[in-house]
Amino acid sequence: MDQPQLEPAPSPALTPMMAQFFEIKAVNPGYLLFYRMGDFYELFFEDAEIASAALGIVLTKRGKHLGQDIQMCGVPIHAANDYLNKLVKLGHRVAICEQMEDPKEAKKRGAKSVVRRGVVRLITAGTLTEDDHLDARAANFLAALAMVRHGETDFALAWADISTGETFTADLSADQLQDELARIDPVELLLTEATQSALVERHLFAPSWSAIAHTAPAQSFDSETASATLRGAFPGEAFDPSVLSRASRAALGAIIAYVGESQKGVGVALRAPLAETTSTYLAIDAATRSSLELHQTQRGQVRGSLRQVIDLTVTAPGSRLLSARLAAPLADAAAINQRLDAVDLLANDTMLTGRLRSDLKAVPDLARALTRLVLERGGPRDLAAIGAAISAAAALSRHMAQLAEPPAVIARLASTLAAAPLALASQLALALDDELPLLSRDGGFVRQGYDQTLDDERALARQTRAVVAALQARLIDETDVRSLKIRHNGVLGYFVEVPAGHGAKLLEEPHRQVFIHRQTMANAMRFTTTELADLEGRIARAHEAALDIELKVFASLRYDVLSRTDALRDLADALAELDVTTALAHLAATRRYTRPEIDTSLAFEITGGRHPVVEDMVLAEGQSFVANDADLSGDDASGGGRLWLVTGPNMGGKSTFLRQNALIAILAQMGSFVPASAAYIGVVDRVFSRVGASDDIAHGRSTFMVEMVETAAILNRATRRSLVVLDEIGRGTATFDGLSIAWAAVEALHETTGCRALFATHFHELTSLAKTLTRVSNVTMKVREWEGEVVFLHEVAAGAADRSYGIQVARLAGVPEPVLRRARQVLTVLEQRSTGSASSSQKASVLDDLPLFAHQSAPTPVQQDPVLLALDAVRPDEMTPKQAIDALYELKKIRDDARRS
Ligand SMILES: Nc1ncnc2c1ncn2[C@@H]1O[C@H](COP(=O)(O)OP(=O)(O)OP(=O)(O)O)[C@@H](O)[C@H]1O
Repeated sequence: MDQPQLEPAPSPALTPMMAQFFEIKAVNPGYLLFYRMGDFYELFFEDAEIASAALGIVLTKRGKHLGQDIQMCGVPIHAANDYLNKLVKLGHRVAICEQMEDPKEAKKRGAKSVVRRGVVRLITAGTLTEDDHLDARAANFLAALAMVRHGETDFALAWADISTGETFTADLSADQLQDELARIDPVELLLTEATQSALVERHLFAPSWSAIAHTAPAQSFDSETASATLRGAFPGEAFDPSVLSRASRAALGAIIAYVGESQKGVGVALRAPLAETTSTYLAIDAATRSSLELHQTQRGQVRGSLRQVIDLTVTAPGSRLLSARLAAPLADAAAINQRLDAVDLLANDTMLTGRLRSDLKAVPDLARALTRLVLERGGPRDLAAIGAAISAAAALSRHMAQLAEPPAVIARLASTLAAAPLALASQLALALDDELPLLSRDGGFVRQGYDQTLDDERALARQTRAVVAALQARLIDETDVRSLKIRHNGVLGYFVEVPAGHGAKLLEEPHRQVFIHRQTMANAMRFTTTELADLEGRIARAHEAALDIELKVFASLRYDVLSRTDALRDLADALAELDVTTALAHLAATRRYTRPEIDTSLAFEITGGRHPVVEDMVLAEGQSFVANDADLSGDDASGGGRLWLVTGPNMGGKSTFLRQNALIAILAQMGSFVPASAAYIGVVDRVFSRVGASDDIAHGRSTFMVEMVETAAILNRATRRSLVVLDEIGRGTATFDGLSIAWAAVEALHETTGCRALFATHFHELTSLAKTLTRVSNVTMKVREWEGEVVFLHEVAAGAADRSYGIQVARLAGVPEPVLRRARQVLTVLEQRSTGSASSSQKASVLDDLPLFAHQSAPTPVQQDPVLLALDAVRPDEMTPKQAIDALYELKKIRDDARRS
C-alpha cells in the first residue's frame, strides 16, 4: 500500500531535525517512517495521519512547516511491536529509523546539532521474522514475478519464507500463473510496473493480487546482475545459478535484493533454492481450491475446511508442512506410495506413534529460531530452543531405532534425527540457565558454574552490595540519623538519602567533610560520599564485566549454532516431516481412514467413500454419514475413464458426493489415508471441481459467466488423466440454452477428453446420453416419500431420478403454503404439457393465470390447533400426578382425533 510522499523541498526555515527527517523520508518512499525520539517512535505529516487513523492513537501537532501545522503522533518503544504488527497486517510498510549515537555525543558537536539517525530495517508483510508478527502454523512467503519477453516460458516466480529460509523458483506459462500463486499464497508479491501493466492488459492479473502487489524497480529484476547477487547469497558448491532460467534468476535476484534492502545489511541466510516443476504435483487451480475448501471455506474461515479436519500435527512447523502438502499433492505414484508406506507403518503401530507424538509436542520451532539467530535478532530462548530440538530429535530417533525394517521415509527420518548434533545441545544446556530472558542485552542467562570468571565477577558484584549495606549501617552510626538510607536510581547512581529535617545536620561540620550535597527534594536531601562513589564504580565495573562475559558467551554459542546451520535445517525438516507422518497415521487410526492403492492406471474405484468434513458435521449432530461407492475406472483401450451423471433432488447429497471423491483423490495423492473402506486410484494429473458456482459481482461477472469461464478452462485443460467434478453446469441461463451446453460438455468430456468425471445435473434429459455414450452411467441420490414428505437417504444408486422434489424442498425451507399449492398446479400442467396429455383448455388456463401471484388466493385463516387450546386450559400446579397423566392422555387423544378428521 503506497502512501503519498511528503513535499521534498526543504525550506530555509527548516529546523535541522526536520531537514534530517525529510532526507531520510525521501530515500524511503512508500514507507511510514518510525522516527526514533528518546523513548518514542514519532510519525510526521501524512504518516502521522495514516498511523493515527489505523492505530486509533491521538494526532497532535509539533511546530509548523511552510506555514502549516506539522501533524504528529507517536508510539512508545515498549509497545511498538504491537503497533507495527497492526500496521503491517493492514498492508502498510514501515521504515524503522533509530538514533545511531548517544544524544550526549550530538551535544558535543554544538547545541543545535541533531542526533545522527538511520533506517535500520524496513518492515513489510513478506520480510517478517519475529514470532509475535507471524502465524506459527502458516508459511509467510515473499514472492517475485519476472516476465520474459523472449524465452522458453513466459514467466518465472521465485518465493521465499524469510522466517525459515525456504526458497523456491518455478518457470511458468501464462495459464499456470494464477493457479501457482493460489497454491503458494504469498503475503507480498514483487513485480515491475511493466509486468503489472502487461498482466492487467492480458487479463492475467487476479483481483486478489492488488492487496499484495508491490512494484519494484526494473533494475532489481536484471538477470545479468542477478547471477552475481545469487552467487553472493548462496555461496559454496550446493547451488549453481546457471541451472536456473534467466527469468528465474531475475525473480530470485529481486527477492535477494529486496530482502537485503529490508534488513539493511544484516545477512539473510536463505536456503539454496529448489527449482520446482509443476508436473511433479497434482495441479489444482484456484477455483478448485476454493470450491473444495481445502485450506479455508468459501467464506474465508479455517473452520470447516479440509485442512482443519485433517491437521492433527502437534508442532507449528509440522502444521506448515501439512498445509504445503495439501496445497501441492504429488503426481508420482512411487513417491506417493513411499509416503503411504510410512503412514501405514505408524498407523498400525499406535504405541510407537503415541510415543513419537508425545515427544514431538515439546519440540520448538527450530527453523524460525535459527533464522532469528542468523539475523542477529535471536535471544537466549532461541539458543535454548535449538538445544531442546536437538535433544528431542535424539529421543525420537531412539524410539524409531526399534523398527527392524523401516520403510524408506522412516529410515531417512530416523537417520537424520540420529545425526542431530548432540554435543551442541549439551553445550547449550551447560551454558544456559533454566529461566531465560527474551533478549541477551541485559545478561542473566548464563548458568552459574559455566564460566569461572563470570561467577567471580557476579560474586564481586554481590559482595560489593553487601559492602554498601555495611556502609549504610556505619553512616547511621556516625551521623546518628536512623532514617539514613543508601539508595540507587538511574540519574544519580548510588546516593545517601535522609529526610529533609536531618539534611541540615549533614551540611554542617563535622559531617560536611564526608557528605557531598547532590539534591534537595521536598521531603528529603540526597548526598554522596567519596567512599560510596568508589564503591559504585566497583559495582558498575563488576556488573559490566559480567555482562561483557555473558555477551561473549552468547556470541560464541551463536557462532557454534550457525556453524551447524545446514545440519540444523535438515533436522528441522525431518522433525516437521515426522510430525506430519505421525499426524496422518493418527488420523488414519482414529477416523477409520484406509490406505488407498495408487498406481499409474486410470482406475478410480472408491468403496464406502465419505466426505471428511461433512462427516464430522453430521456426526457432531448425532447422525450417521452414509458412505457411498464411486467407480469411474477406465482404460486407454476403451477411450478413457467413466463419467457418472448424478441426478437427484436438491439437498439429496449430490454436492457432498461429488466433492468427497475429489477430496479422496487429493488426500490420497498427498500421501494420506482416505475416508473410505477401500480406494484404488490411478494417479490423477489435475483435479477440477466446480461445485456450487457463485457470482463474482465485484469483478463484473454474473453467475453464468463465471460458470462458463470455468467450464471453458476445464474443457481446454483437462486430460485423460484428470478428475473432473462438475455440478449443475448450465443452470444459470434459459433452460434450453443450459441443457444444450450441459449436453455438449458431457459429450466433449466423454469423447475428446476421456477423463474420469462426475457430473451432477437437474436436466433429466441428459440421462438419455447413457444410451449412446458407452462410458456414461446414470446414478441417483435415493429418496423416500413418506406421508407426502420427502426423506433424503443420501444413498447413491444406479439409475436416474424421475423428479426433482424441488417443491418439497421449498416446503422444508418454509416457502408459504399458497405459493407451494400454486407451484404444484403449475408443475402438473407443465408436466402434462411436456408429455402432451394436457387439454388445450388446461394449457390456456395456466397461461392465462400467469403471472403466478395474480392467482394467489387469500391466505387461509389460521385454524386454532385443538391441542394448543386444550393445553391452555391445563394448570400443572393445581394437578395431582394422576390428573397430570390423565391430561396427557387427553391431549394425545385430541391430537389423534384431529388427525383422523
Ligand atoms: N452421505 C451423506 N450422509 C449423511 N448426510 C449427508 C450425506 N450427504 C449429504 N448429507 C447432508 O445433506 C446436506 C445437503 O447435501 P448436498 O449439499 O450435498 O445436497 P445437494 O444434492 O448437492 O443439494 P443442491 O442440489 O440443493 O445443491 C448436507 O449438508 C449434509 O448435511
